[in-house]
Formats: sequence, C-alpha cells, structure tokens
Amino acid sequence: MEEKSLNSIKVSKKKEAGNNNNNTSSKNSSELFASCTFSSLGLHPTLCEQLKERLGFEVPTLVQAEAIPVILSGKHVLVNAATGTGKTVAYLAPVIHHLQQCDPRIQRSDGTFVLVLVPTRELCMQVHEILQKILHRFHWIVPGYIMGGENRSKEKARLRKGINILVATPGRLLDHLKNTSSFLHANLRWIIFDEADRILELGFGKDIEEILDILGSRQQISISEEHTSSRSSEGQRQNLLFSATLNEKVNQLANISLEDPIMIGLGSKKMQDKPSHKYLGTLESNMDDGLGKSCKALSSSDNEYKLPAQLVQRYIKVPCASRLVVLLSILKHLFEREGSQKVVVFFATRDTVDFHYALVNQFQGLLNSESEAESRPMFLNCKIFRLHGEMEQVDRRTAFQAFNTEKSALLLSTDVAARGLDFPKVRCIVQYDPPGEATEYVHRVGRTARLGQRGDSLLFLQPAEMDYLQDLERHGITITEYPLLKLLDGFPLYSLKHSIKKFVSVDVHPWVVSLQKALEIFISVESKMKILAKNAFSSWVRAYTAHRGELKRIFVVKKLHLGHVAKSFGLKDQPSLVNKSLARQSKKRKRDQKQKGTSKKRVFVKKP
Ligand SMILES: Nc1ncnc2c1ncn2[C@@H]1O[C@H](COP(=O)(O)OP(=O)(O)OP(=O)(O)O)[C@@H](O)[C@H]1O
Repeated sequence: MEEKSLNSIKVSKKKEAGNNNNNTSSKNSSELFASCTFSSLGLHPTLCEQLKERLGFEVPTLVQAEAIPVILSGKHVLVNAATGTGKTVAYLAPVIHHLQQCDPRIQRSDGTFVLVLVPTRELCMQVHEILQKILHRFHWIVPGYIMGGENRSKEKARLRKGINILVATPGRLLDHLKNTSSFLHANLRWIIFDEADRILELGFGKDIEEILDILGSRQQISISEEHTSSRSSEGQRQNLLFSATLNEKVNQLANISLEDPIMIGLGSKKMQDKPSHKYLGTLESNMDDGLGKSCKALSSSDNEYKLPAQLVQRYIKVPCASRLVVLLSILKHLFEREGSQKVVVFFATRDTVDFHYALVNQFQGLLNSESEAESRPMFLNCKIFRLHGEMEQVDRRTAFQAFNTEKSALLLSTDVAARGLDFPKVRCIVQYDPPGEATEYVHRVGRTARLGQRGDSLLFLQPAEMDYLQDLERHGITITEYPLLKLLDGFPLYSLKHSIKKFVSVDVHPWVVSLQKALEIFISVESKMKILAKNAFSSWVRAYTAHRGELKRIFVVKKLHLGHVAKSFGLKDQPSLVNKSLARQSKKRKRDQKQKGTSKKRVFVKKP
C-alpha cells in the first residue's frame, strides 16, 4: 500500500472553488477547498475523472485533502469536521482507489470488502447513490445496501450474490451477520462509521459491539492477549470513524475499534489513551461508571462545535400559546418572500409531525366569508412532505426522494432527517421543538449552508426556555434574536387592511389572535384533525419530559401551562394526557422488542 506523508500534501487555502457551487463566495471557498488536486492526493486518475464527471468535484475540500492521504496509507482514522464539508467522499474515494487497483480484479463472489455503517435508512440510500455514481467506470465493484424496513429475503439474495461495498444500518446488519450464512465477509478490510456518535446515541452500542466481535475487529483482542487472533484479514483491517460532533461514546467506540488512530480535525482535543487493562468498557455502559468516567477528552460538554461560517442563526422567543400561529406565519412569510426554496422544520415526535403535516395540507387560513372558501388557496402555497420513523418504508423513501429533487418544498421531520442528509439547496432550517443536546442543534442546522452555500436557521424558544441559549454558548454557538413583531406587523388583516399599528406583545397581536381563532375553529370541526391534535399534544408533553441531564433544568415540564400547550395544537381545551397515542406507543415498543427477540430493557431513546 502506498504511503503518503501528510506533510507532502498542501492543504493551504484555495482561491477558486469547484464549479458546482456557484453561490459560494470566494471567502468561503478559501476556507473550504484545498489548493491541491485529487490526483496529487494519490488517487487513481480514472477515479479523479469520475469525481469530476459524475459528481462535479474539481478540487478536494480541506477535509478530503487531509483525510484521503492518511486513509490511503492504511492507518485507522478518526475525523471530526463540520457538517457539509465533504466527509462522505473523504472516506469513499480512498477505499475505492484501493479496491479498483486490486490485481486480479475483485469479483462479486469475493463478498464484502468495505462496510459503511450509518444511523438512518435515508443516509444509507444517500451513500449508496454516491457510490453508484463514483463506481460508474469501475463496474466490477458492486455496491449495495441493507437496512431496516426492507425485504429481508431480497437482501439475503443480494448478499448471496455478493456486495463488495456494503452500506448498512446496524440492526439489520447484525441480523444478517447472524442469520445469513451466505453473507461472505472473510475479505472485509474496511469498517467505516459515518455519524459514529449518532449510531451510539440511538442505542445501537450493543449491536456495534456484537458486529465488531463477529467481524473480529474489536481491538481488545489484540492489545490484551499475548497472542493475537489468527483471523485471516485482521492484519489488513482499517477502521474509520467520521462525525461533525464527537462525544464520550465515540471515544469508547474509538478505543475498541481503532488501533493507533490518526486524528483529523480534532484541534487541541485528544482522544483518551487506551487503558492498559484488558476490559475496555462497553458502548452500552453507563456514562457515570467504568470507562465513561474518564472519557473527558471527547466529552460533549468540552466541545466547541464547528458551524458553517456563512450560516445565519437566529432564535425566536414565542409564548407557548402562540407557537403554532407563529410557525405558520413564518413559513408563509418564507415561501411568499421567495417562491423557490426548500425549508425543513424539525419536530420532537412522530405524532407532532403527523399533526402539522395534516394541518398545513388542509388549512386555508383566515376566511372573510363562506363564499371565499371555495376559491381561496391554501394557507401555505408549497409542496409539503413529512418524514419520520413510523412511516411505511415505501412512503419514507418516496418523501425522501421527492424532497431531494423538488426545487421548492417544505419538509416536516423528526430528527430522522437531522444527520448526514444532503438535500440540495435547503435555504432554512426551523427548529420548532428545540433539540436535546447541542450536538443535535449542530446537525439539524447542518442541513443548510452546506459547502459554502447560504443558509438560515431559526430556533423556537419559549420565554421560560431562554437558558438554552447559554447551553449553546458553552459549545461556542451564539445566536441572535429574530425580529418577530416586525414580521407579524407585516401581515395584512382584512378588517384593518395594511394599516395595523405597532403592537408590543406577540400573544395580543391582532394577526396572532385572528389566526389562532381560525385554527381553533378549523380543528374543532374537523374530527380527524382533532384526534391528530390530541395525539400530538400528549406525545409532545411526553417528549418534553424526556430531556436529559442539564437540560432538565431548562425544559421543566412542571412549568408548562398545559392549556397553552393545547392552544399550540389548535385545541381550545386541554385534552387528557392519557390517550390512544400513549397506548399505541407502548404497544409498538412491546412489538419491536418481541420482533428483536429480546425483552431486555433498553436505555430510553426518543425514536425519530
Ligand atoms: N470536493 C468537492 N467539490 C465540490 N462539492 C463537494 C466536494 N466534496 C463534497 N461536495 C459536496 O458537498 C456537499 C456535502 O458533502 P457531504 O454530504 O459529504 O458532507 P458531510 O461532511 O458528510 O456532511 P454531514 O456532516 O452533514 O454528514 C455535498 O453536496 C457534496 O456533493
């Protein structure tokens, strides 16, 4: 394997960027792109041509220029770089480089050489699509994916034929490792964890440990035993960990999966040294005991996150009862100001996504007269999609693909869309429900302002939640206030026409009062909407109680005025908290556990 020293690669700032980013300012280009070429990094000329022809990549980004030569050299690597800086190709290009030059050529029947582990199905499809493009001229290398929600037997058949570069979600991969005997992985050489921290946060730690054990890629064997295992491929194994945010658990995963790794993008941060004792902790272990305690080096509380410099970040302070009206007003404003754009709104739960999706698809807004109802357009005049983990796989796939290709659209989603997804030209991210950890804030806003493009983000906070800003500041995130009243003043009221006077408070603003009334009337007469609103209400309150650690001090469920929360779902009165939604959720949890063949208690994680 060809060794290339990092020092020999010039990653100094470049004035001109790749040609597929026309909006990129020259200042941003110089911070994103390296002054070298892909071929100077050691990549095969045909591969460089593919990157240019199929993906439009002229020159490498900084992270690609730094990571590619190190990965080519065969070292284990941990890469931490901001969202939208090109990490995907940073790991795909060097492994494809090695695979395409194998002599004799690798064959399908040789099985899997590369395994890319990702936290969500959509990311799985996205990485697979990029692979297909890059492999266009390397037709003998077969890419494929396996993931939850897909047909197992079809996946088995594809694995039997052979998949050389396999992208997978952890649960389904483990399933096949245990149950698909024809899945050939004796030649496995690379394991790549994309969004490593999220894989672990979603509760896949135990699965990852089992996967590493089955694949013989767990480092404890080689450092704790006098004699190393005799697995044939182990000597050649190279593991790579990538994320825009790192935390204690990634430190643990790095400890058990990386051997003498090179850190890229960690600045002054260091990974904790490997302990010398045999047991290296488990990924499921409680952060307060064992290795978790000593993993301060990558602790999320120490981290200053890197956000795209051109991202304009704002927060919006809204009293609870007016949240829904303000959300709809902002979306209306965004789509009326710029007809062609994409916006993503993040919600805390699946039920809240469903409710808002149904609402914006049906609500027409303030009506002056009955006769107007027929001819009036919808309140929001744009294409609307939703995405969450409880949707049927076929709907999930359709929504993901459609939002990807649309030029102008609104996506309502849970955190399932927060990681890694590269929707082109998303102009604004609205965090209607605040994220949990600051890491999630970083990834959610990272769906816009990618690779130097413009982008705005808007975080909704209630007056009692303002301390959340300090929590973000501890991670180097400073955001300014959005001029909400100015926006509300801009909406014409039919009775007052364009001449409304300035108001000082959001909740008594005539636009807010009238729209709230219209929403409540609409929801009270539409029985289906009312059910959705009630379900959303209880799931939202439940999610509010699920904030962890320090955040419990900020998001205090006892401080909530439940009557106001009900209003934020367009309900006139506060519904009971015990309803079908909760019963359904608990039924589904039991079903999931049964399907997984385990009744074991899992750490509670909010399913996106
Ligand atoms: N060298 C390059 N030249 C031009 N565009 C590039 C280059 N590398 C990547 N891109 C583009 O930049 C965007 C972001 O890339 P990618 O999705 O790999 O980022 P990421 O760092 O993995 O982001 P995240 O942390 O959100 O997962 C994509 O649209 C990709 O096509």
